[in-house]
Amino acid sequence: MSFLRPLPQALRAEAARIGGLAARCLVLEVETWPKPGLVSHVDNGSHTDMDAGSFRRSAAAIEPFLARLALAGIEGASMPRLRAIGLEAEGAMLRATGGVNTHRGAIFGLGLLCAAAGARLAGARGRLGDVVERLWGEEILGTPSAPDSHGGCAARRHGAGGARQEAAAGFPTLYHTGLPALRQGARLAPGDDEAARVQSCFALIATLGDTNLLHRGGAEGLAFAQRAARGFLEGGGVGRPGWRAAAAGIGADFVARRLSPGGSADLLAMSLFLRAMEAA
Ligand SMILES: CC(C)(COP(=O)(O)OP(=O)(O)OC[C@H]1O[C@@H](n2cnc3c(N)ncnc32)[C@H](O[C@H]2O[C@H](COP(=O)(O)OP(=O)(O)OP(=O)(O)O)[C@@H](O)[C@H]2O)[C@@H]1O)[C@@H](O)C(=O)NCCC(=O)NCCS
Ligand SMILES: Nc1ncnc2[nH]cnc12
Repeated sequence: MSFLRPLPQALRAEAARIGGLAARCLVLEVETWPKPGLVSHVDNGSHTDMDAGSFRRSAAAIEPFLARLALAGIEGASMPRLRAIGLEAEGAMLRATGGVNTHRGAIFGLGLLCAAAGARLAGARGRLGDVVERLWGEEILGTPSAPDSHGGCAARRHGAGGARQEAAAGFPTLYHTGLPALRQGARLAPGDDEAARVQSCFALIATLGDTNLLHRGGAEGLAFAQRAARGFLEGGGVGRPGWRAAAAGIGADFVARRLSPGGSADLLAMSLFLRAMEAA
């Protein structure tokens, strides 16, 4: 156990590297434009209480906790310990943003992927999503959502599985949608990584049962957002001339409806983390 036999310095350094990488993925997510309804370095989408600075401060505040989650994974931690670190991270996020929820979903999903990366250093086998599913999937599903959580309400009203179901199933949307779309975007717009991130963001919006869209727009809002994102992709995505203006136009439609696909933004950051961590 860790308190009897301290972890070698090399493993501690690796956990810090994983936390740093995860925090950089959060910053890259906010530095992606156009992302309909979402905050970026260019505009605040459908939000009035946060901007890119809130997201940068939040990412810096939670980086040490993402590293601690990787360490906990190395040490074979169970879900209650991961959850305690995750809740501490939420506290640090709220202090850094003056009480605004920027990254709760990302702390949960990316935090679990960091813990899985740690577990893999200690010998766990397979893709990071499979490690999450195998080691913690059952306990993730067994944890009830807070009665006042937006996700809990969306689940009760619309039957959406939300962040918990995505994680417990090994993040299928990352492996089937977010990561392949990053690669497709790189083929469509060679040398333009922001374009690849936009392609991935639209693919995620088109696919995910995003509880933020359900919370703000109901089933109609989710259907509208998915249809708009699919239209962009079917029109050629970031491979089509004038794609930035087209994507920004869809953003204006989201803002007019106050829609914000926050879950898809989290999954974009997680797709970037997997692109860096998983073999091709
Ligand atoms: C398990 C928790 C994540 C509990 O979450 P909750 O019960 O609320 O459930 P979900 O809505 O399912 O998920 C929470 C957040 O996850 C993102 N998300 C949404 N849909 C999905 C999806 N289909 N798959 C994956 N992830 C998804 C999303 O996060 C982003 O949105 C947040 C802003 O949300 P909110 O404040 O509600 O939205 P606004 O519209 O801005 O509000 P108003 O202005 O209108 O008031 C932001 O955080 C983004 O990250 C969902 O919100 C979890 O909270 C929990 O149990 N935590 C404890 C810690 C823990 O266990 N950690 C484990 C180890 S790290
Ligand atoms: N860029 C972003 N804008 C709004 N909500 C988010 N949740 C996570 N990233 C976000």
